[in-house]
Amino acid sequence: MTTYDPAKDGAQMSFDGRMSYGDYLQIDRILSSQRLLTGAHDEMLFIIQHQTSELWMMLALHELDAARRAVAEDRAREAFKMLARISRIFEQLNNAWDVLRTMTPADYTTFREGLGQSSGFQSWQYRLIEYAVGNRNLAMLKPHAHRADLTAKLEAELARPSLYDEALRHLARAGLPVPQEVLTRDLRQPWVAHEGVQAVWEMVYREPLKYWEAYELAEKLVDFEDYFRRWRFNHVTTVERVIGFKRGTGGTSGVNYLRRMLEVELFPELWHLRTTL
Ligand code: HEM
Ligand SMILES: N[C@@H](CC(=O)c1ccccc1NC=O)C(=O)O
Repeated sequence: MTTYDPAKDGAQMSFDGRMSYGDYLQIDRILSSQRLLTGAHDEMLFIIQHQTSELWMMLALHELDAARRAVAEDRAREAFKMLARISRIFEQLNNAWDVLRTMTPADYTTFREGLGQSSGFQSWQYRLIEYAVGNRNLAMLKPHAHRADLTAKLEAELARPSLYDEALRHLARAGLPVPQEVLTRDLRQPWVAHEGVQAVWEMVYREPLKYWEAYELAEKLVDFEDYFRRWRFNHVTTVERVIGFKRGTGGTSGVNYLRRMLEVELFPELWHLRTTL
């Protein structure tokens, strides 16, 4: 049997002056962005884990933006596909913890000092996701004060209605009795659970067939928050497994800080209505 020659099958073999796979995807740039600061074997894992997470977050932000625009323009059904994709992205991020979990505390201590005071706490894309879905804590702007470009991005996000704000505006336009004060709220503030909003979602959940689109939107939001909570949980569990209760490089109490973040509710009324329904 002769060796298979793809060229004979028509495969393009010459990329002199032609756009190749690597050209299109900027592979050289991605694969030369791993700057290992220590000689530690596991530092490569640590860097790639974070870089891939940031790429998935970039896609999540892209989808969030389009989903929010669709809801704002009363094309909610178009947003469903994007919201489903965002949940899948978080599922992907959740599964990625399995790779990082293979790093033991002994492995991590070989390069932890090299990280200085850098921490995921300073991930502006993560903070942008939180702001976009409504978890707006202004204190989280501070680690970005030295970067005018990033501060501008985060500030611009705080000036916009969050995905949840847009969902409620959409319900109001559909004739549901969303309280006026909710529609005119100070957008820079974190969302606070509101009885009137819960009452509106209860109407939707009591008659799903009548309010099918709103019902589906609500379930897509709950789905997203479900996956997001799992990410937080996987993170805090991995952190406890690797550094125990040591203080974080970012300066927080570490596991205790992250446990506190587990209590954050993005869309509180959608969870609370389950008890009252
Ligand atoms: C061994 C692995 C990891 C450890 C020990 C760890 C540890 C910590 C700690 C202690 C904090 C609290 C802030 C601080 O004081 O530093 C934190 C925050 C954070 N980490 Fe990690 N982390 C790990 C992996 C990751 C990965 C893979 C990501 C993915 C991007 C990530 C993203 C974040 C984010 C976004 C925050 C801020 C969370 C918030 O403010 O709610 N971390 N991490
Ligand atoms: N906060 C971590 C360090 C850490 O995990 C980290 C450091 C630099 C870049 C990303 C990180 N990931 C998540 O916080 C620690 O205290 O060990």
